[in-house]
Amino acid sequence: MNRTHPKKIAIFGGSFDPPHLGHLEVIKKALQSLDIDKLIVVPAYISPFKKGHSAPPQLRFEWLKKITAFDPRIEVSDIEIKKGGPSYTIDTVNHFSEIFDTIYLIIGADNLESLHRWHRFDELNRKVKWVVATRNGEKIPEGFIRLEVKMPISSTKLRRNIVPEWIPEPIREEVLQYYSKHTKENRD
Ligand SMILES: Nc1ncnc2c1ncn2[C@@H]1O[C@H](COP(=O)(O)OP(=O)(O)OP(=O)(O)O)[C@@H](O)[C@H]1O
Ligand SMILES: O=C(O)c1ccc[n+]([C@@H]2O[C@H](COP(=O)([O-])O)[C@@H](O)[C@H]2O)c1
Repeated sequence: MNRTHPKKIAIFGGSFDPPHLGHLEVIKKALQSLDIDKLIVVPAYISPFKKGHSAPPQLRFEWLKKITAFDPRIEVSDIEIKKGGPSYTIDTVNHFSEIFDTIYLIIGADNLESLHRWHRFDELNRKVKWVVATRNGEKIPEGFIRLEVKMPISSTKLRRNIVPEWIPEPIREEVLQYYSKHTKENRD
């Protein structure tokens, strides 16, 4: 790549089991307010502190592609799915930092309390600019870029009790069908 044109990206990782309107709002707000050339959405194979997932990785990847097709600045990466095992963000950041100069890392405010336990946190902390999306108006500590999002929606709530209006329209039917068939045996 041409190093005279520095590229800035944001990475937004998650389980996306399933993707919902809260995720889309984070993506839209990030594109509006961050100085970035590209936003890379990275579905985890397994998020390190979670026991597993309900929908298989490839399906979550396909759903994300469908709901992000509205903006060419968004890419969905299968890097963590291909690698398998626990999806450590430092590995993903190290991969993309070989290609891009500046990396913003987007997380939801609920992840703040466990951040210091993330794999190789000090290294990760040196390499990214943190961006924190509020979920319900939380205070965000200094040193983090705040994304104002007010959609208290979660995938856990959806898996327990599906609310069709919370599912992005392009995948609504598929998601409803999938979880109506599979959620009972995968309830967390
Ligand atoms: N409604 C929301 N508002 C702001 N950030 C969110 C929202 N939902 C999820 N996020 C953030 O997006 C990232 C990916 O979320 P994830 O796929 O884990 O969804 P989730 O709804 O938090 O799922 P679960 O309930 O299974 O933990 C995480 O950093 C999470 O904090
Ligand atoms: O690297 C870690 O140790 C680590 C620990 C917990 C979560 N993460 C990442 O944080 C993102 C959101 O995770 P989750 O559990 O809220 O879906 C997802 O990309 C995970 O891989 C990463």
